[in-house]
Amino acid sequence: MPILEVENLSVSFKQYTGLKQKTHKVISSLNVTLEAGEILAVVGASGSGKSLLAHAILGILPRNASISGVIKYAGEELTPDRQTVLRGKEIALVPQSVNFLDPLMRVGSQVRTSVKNGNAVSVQREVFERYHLRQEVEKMYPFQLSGGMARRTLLSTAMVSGAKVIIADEPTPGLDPDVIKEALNNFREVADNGCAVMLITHDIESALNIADKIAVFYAGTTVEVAPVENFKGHGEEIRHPYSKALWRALPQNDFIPIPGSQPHPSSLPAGCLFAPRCVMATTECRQVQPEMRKLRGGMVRCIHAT
Ligand SMILES: Nc1ncnc2c1ncn2[C@@H]1O[C@H](COP(=O)(O)OP(=O)(O)OP(=O)(O)O)[C@@H](O)[C@H]1O
Ligand code: NI
Repeated sequence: MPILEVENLSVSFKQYTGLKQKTHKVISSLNVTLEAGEILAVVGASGSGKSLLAHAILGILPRNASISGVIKYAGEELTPDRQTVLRGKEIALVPQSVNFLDPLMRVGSQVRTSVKNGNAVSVQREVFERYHLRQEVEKMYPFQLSGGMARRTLLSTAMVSGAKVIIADEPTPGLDPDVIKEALNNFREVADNGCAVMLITHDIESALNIADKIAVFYAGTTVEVAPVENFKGHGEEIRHPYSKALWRALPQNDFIPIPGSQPHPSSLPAGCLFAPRCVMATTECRQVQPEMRKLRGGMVRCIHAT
């Protein structure tokens, strides 16, 4: 049984322009599962809904968001009450924004309150050493930290939490290459010890080095979930045209960008969300949004994928 299951998740925001109220669907019928011991890398363009998925799982979406669909943790529905109990303990977030640190608490204490096993002070000092944070940093307040130091503090907090699920939302930008390597190795280590890791990242290359599966997001939905081994060569084994395009646009591949851009939530097309940019699109694609279906040991949302 997967430790985390997201089934047909949709997230909408109410927005007012003058007196008119409009609802924007920013995530639609998104499906993803996470098994204990595995790293799932989530990739996709900016604005494709990656952070909102993380926030929906943690139960920290803004008040004007409404959601439908089901999120399950260990086989049981993750209700708002359960989210409050499990947050930071069994399900930990490494947030994309460093503003998640408590501005009024010394960072050493913040990390110590998350320590699950062992002596809080020594565990905090060990993890700081691992992430190259000098001992005097523990006495500092968040405003005294550089962006990189704040990020390493957030990583430390998740790593000492003993959580069964870690959701890391872009945990490494701006960090030194050796710290990035350390962090990625740590994710692999905790996963090998049974933790499930969702690694949201723009760094597809690193994701491919440590992840087991890749989920590709486009315009608020999953277009493909594939074993990492499929991402090689010219991408022949990749199922969805958008994932293929993403793969080919990498510098080490052919570096071929595709024309057009991801649609804005206020103007989503009627059928397949990728159809307007897809060379394979047919009339049917422009009419009905395809369901996620099983294909060659992965999942794809495209009627033409083989
Ligand atoms: N509070 C909000 N109100 C209205 N729309 C929002 C809100 N937060 C996010 N959105 C919209 O939801 C969509 C998905 O945002 P999200 O932050 O999940 O993207 P992302 O994939 O994490 O992008 P990035 O890679 O840039 O972090 C975007 O179109 C964004 O503008
Ligand atoms: Ni994000």
